[in-house]
Amino acid sequence: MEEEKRNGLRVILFPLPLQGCINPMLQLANILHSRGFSITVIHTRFNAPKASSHPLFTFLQIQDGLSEAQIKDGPTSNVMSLLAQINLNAESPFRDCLNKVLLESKESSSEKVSCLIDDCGWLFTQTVSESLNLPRMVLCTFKATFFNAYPTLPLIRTKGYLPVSDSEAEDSVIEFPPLQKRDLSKVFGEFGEKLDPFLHVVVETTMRSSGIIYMSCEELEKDSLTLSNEIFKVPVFAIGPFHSYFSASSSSLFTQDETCIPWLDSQEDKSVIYVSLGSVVNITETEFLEIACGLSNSKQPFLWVVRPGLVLGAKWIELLSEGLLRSLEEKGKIVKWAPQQEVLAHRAIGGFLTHNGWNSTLESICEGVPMICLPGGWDQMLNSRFVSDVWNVGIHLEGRIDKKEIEKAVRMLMVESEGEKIRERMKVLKDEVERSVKQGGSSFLSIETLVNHILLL
Ligand SMILES: O=c1ccn([C@@H]2O[C@H](COP(=O)(O)OP(=O)(O)O[C@H]3O[C@H](CO)[C@@H](O)[C@H](O)[C@H]3O)[C@@H](O)[C@H]2O)c(=O)[nH]1
Repeated sequence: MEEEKRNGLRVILFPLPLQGCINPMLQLANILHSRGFSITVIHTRFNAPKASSHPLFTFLQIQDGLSEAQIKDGPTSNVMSLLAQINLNAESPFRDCLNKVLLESKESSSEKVSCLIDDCGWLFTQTVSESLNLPRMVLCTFKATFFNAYPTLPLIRTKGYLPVSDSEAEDSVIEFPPLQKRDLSKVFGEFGEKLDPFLHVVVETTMRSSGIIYMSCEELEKDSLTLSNEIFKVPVFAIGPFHSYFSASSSSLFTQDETCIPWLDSQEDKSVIYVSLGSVVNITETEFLEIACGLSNSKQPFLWVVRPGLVLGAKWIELLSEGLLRSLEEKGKIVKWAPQQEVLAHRAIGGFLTHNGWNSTLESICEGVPMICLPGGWDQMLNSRFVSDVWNVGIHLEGRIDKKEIEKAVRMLMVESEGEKIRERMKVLKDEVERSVKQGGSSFLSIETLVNHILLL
C-alpha cells in the first residue's frame, strides 16, 4: 500500500553549487529514488551537476545572476565569494521554476510533489516554498555538532576570545567543545561579523522547516543529534554516511584522472598517503612548496590532488625545481582530480592528508583510513578536532604547513608504531559507522522514518 502511494510522489532537490554539497544531495537523491520517489534536481548554471551521469532524475537549470566568465571558471573560482551573489540573484528564477513544476504536477493527476529538500546554505528557499504551500526540508551536509552552533557563533565571536594568545591557544572553547581557542579565527575566516545575518536567516528558516536531514549518524554524534532537535524544534533524521548505500555514480565537477588507479595497483598495501584538500580550500605558493618538500622528504609513496585553483596565484608546476620535481615523480603521483572514494577504498592507501571537509572525513572513516588533519576553516576546524582529539584516528598538524612537520606526521602515521595504534582505533570506528547503514542500523532505520515523514507532509 505504502509503496503504491510513493509511486507518483516527487521530491524536488536544490543543492548549493559546491562539490561538497552536490555530492551528498545526489547521494540523497539515490536513497529516495530507491524508496520509490521520483526526483527533480533544480540547479544553478554555475557548477551545474552532470545530468547525463544521473539518467533517472530530471534536471532543471535556473539563472543565477553570474557572468559568462564566472560560469566558465566554474569550480576553479573562489566559490565561497560567489555564493553570496548567487543567494541574492537566484530567488526569482528558483520561484518561477518551482512554481512551474508544481503547476505541471497539478495538471497531471498521477503525480504529486511531496516536498522540497535543499541545502541549509540557501537563504530564500523557506520563504519561497511557504509562498507556494510546499513543505521544505533542510539538508545539512556537515556535522550536527557544527550546525547546532549556528545560533551561538555570533556570541562566541564577540565574547572576547579573539585574538588568542599563545598561552591560551590550546584551551577549549567551553561553549563549543572540542574546539580549541586557536581554531576560532579560522572558523570565522575572512567573513567575521559579516556572517551574523547569514547565520540568523539560516537558523530562523530552519526552525520554520519540516525537518533536518543530516549526513551523519548516531554512532558519530548521538547527543548532538538529540540537541539539534531541541535547538531547531523540528524533526531530525540522521541517515548518513550517504555514500555507503550505493556505489558512486560520479557527481564530479572536475574530470577525474583515472590513471591513479593502475598506479595504486603497483604500490604495496597501505603504503601510499593520499593528499587532497577538497574543492574549496586554497594554499599559498609557499605552503604548496612546503607540502611538496615534506612529501618528498618523507620517502613514502603519495597520491596528491592539486586541483586547478588550489594554489593561489600560481601555475604550481613552475614553482618546483627540477630536482624536487624529479624526486616527487620518483615517489608519487600528482593528479588534478581523483576518483576519491575509489582511491580511499584501494588496498594501497594507508593514510589521508586532508582538510577534513565532512564528505572527505566520512569517506575516510568508511574506508578505515587514518588521517593527517590540515583544516582550512569553517566546519573543518571542528571535524579535525573530532578526528584527532575525540575519536583519536588522526594526527593534527595544528595549521603548521611546514616541510618538517609534514614529513614527521607522514612517517608517524605510515611507518611508526603510533600509526599502527591509530589504524586499530580507526578500524573500530569504521565498524561502528558501517553498522549504522546496515539493515537494522540507526541510519538505516532513520531512512524508513524519514520516508514515512515525507509521506505525511
Ligand atoms: O580529487 C578529489 C577530491 C575530492 N573529491 C570529492 O569531493 C568531495 C569534497 O567534499 P568535502 O570533503 O566535504 O570538501 P569540500 O569540497 O571542501 O566541501 C565543502 O562542503 C563540505 C560539506 O558541507 C564542508 O564540510 C566543507 O568544509 C566545505 O569546504 C568529496 O566527496 C570527495 O570525494 C573527489 O571526488 N576527488
